[in-house]
Amino acid sequence: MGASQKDFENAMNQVKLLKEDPGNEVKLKLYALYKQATEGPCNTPKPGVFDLINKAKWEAWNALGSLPKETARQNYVDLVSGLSSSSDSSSQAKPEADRKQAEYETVVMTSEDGITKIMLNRPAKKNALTEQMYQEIMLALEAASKDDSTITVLTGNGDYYSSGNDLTNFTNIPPEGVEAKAKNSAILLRNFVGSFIDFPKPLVAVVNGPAVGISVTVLGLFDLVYATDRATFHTPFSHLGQTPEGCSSYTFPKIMGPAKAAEMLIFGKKLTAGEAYAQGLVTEVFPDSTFQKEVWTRLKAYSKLPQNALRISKQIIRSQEKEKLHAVNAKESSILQERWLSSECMNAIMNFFSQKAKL
Ligand SMILES: CCCC/C=C/CC(=O)SCCNC(=O)CCNC(=O)[C@H](O)C(C)(C)COP(=O)(O)OP(=O)(O)OC[C@H]1O[C@@H](n2cnc3c(N)ncnc32)[C@H](O)[C@@H]1OP(=O)(O)O
Repeated sequence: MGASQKDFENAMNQVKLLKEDPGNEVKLKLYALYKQATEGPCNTPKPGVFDLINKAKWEAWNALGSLPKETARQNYVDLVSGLSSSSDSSSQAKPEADRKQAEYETVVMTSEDGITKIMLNRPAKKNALTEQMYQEIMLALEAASKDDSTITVLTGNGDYYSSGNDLTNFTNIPPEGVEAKAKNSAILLRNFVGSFIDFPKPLVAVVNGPAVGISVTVLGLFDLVYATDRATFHTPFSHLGQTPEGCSSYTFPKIMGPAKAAEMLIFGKKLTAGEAYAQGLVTEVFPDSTFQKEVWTRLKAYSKLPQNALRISKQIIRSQEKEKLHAVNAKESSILQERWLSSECMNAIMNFFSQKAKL
């Protein structure tokens, strides 16, 4: 079987994380395979003789002739996989746990007792999600989906679960301009949420403290949500000139009913852990003093259940919704792409940085 669209998207993400520049020749190959895989045979006029860079790109693409899209996709995935493993070759002699961790800077990934734990690890910034962190979470989920663990857990290090999107993501504008930034952010968002929609094993959120923004909205895609009684759940999208993501425009009304969902998603009402439990977003709330002990004891017991039965049961429940969720994710991401360019959103972000205004 050839590479899937998901494998292709993961390979595209991996390219951005390569530690060493692969050089122009390889970059041209990647470009050509990408164009062939997404658009088919070269279909644009040859750039002029002085347009050296675009001419080289065109020639690389054109050289692939009528190579089928599927083959180009597979070749792209294989090429990236070769690049990733050669840039990691120095760590290949290390034990598996070390090797895995070496790939991440913003999350800590560990596996024990049939449970893979992905811990957000920017406690000084309340685990705000940088672009690198989105990419690393996606890679960690991909690795967890293929490892031999039964259950995967997402949690935070420090006093917060996560304060949501790192607002500095919006201040780092590339030379191509704000429109390109918004477009790339929408692609990142869509891929990020897509990895939760498609995650094949039981996925558990261990909400160790307050949760904000996207760290709350994706909870509708988890199978269990355990929260400390110190946790709060806040989606201040309107305050930020933004709109819901993480499929929450669909999952929240289903989970808690349209009236309560509107209070959270439109008006930004912050819920306590008890309220989130009463509204069905949280599976169970534990006292903060015994939270970690109780939750991990529970999860260790669950991880001993037959692995395939758990996975297949999850898939039966979730598969009925998958197509709908992907469509919702695409729509939410494209609406946000426009919102991020609005003066309402830009002012809210400037306000955060100029006054360090708190939610
Ligand atoms: C590309 C995909 C995009 C997906 C879009 C998703 C939408 C969202 O997620 S919307 C939610 C965005 N999050 C926020 O608006 C939260 C902003 N932060 C705050 O309001 C407060 O920091 C807090 C209420 C979370 C915590 O307040 P507290 O007084 O306890 O701590 P601080 O001193 O403010 O925080 C410590 C440190 O961390 C920085 N920080 C915290 N959260 C963020 C963040 N989301 N983005 C950037 N920076 C953040 C904060 O500025 C402090 O930094 P300094 O120590 O350098 O001052």
